[in-house]
Amino acid sequence: MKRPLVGITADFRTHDSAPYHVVGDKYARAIWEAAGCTPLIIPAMAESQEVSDMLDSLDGLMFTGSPSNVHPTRYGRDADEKAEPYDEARDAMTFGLIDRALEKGLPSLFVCRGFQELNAALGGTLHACVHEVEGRMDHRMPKHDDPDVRYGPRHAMNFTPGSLFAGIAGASEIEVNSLHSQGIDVVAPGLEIEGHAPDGTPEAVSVTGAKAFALGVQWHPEYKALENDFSTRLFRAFSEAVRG
Ligand SMILES: N[C@@H](CCC(=O)NCCCC(=O)O)C(=O)O
Repeated sequence: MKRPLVGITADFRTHDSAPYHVVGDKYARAIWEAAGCTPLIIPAMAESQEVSDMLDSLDGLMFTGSPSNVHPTRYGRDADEKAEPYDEARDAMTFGLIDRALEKGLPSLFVCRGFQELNAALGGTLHACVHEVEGRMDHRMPKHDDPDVRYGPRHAMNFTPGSLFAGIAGASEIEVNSLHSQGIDVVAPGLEIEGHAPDGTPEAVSVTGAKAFALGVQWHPEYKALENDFSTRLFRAFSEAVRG
């Protein structure tokens, strides 16, 4: 049977002075292995109408994580070197896609940078450095060569009782990894916070009144998704939504 097609958003990066559209392997692999769908990389080319029109051929979308940050002007703040590095080509593409995907009711999963893009696109704001906010923990990636340590469990995630996330998890608390320096400051009006880190940082959201699956997480469920119970459940729920 033909697998559903899920678009995954690419970064625009320069390597050896040449530009590339790139996506981390684990995002494509999670869509293939854990959601049972075919990943299709969406280039960061907002100027191309054909790229926007790709939505008409897709069954779902995943907004990926990235080392780059959303440009502060996307959420009404001035550029700030603390918020660098930027990827404005990606911002231009993803911010356009978010509106269209939600309008169309295309099942969408927002991960890390994707989660931050969702909040900014719907009118919220971001902290440039969560670890500099009074009372917050350091959510940045552990400095370690072993990816299993970098993407290993770092803190608890408490879900709101009765929320979509609690339903998917079958539990009110799970352990998650943590590899971000930015985070939600003002929550967008169209978002429901469904999960918090122990320091109060919002890390799981749903789009209020969404026409289809529209959930975002600040952590990385795509890392070895089939080896983690919650990640397996999340991608299964996404897959079911994609399959209608
Ligand atoms: N740069 C933002 C977003 C964090 C993020 O998406 N990290 C991903 C790291 C690489 C990966 O695993 O894809 C921030 O720092 O808050």
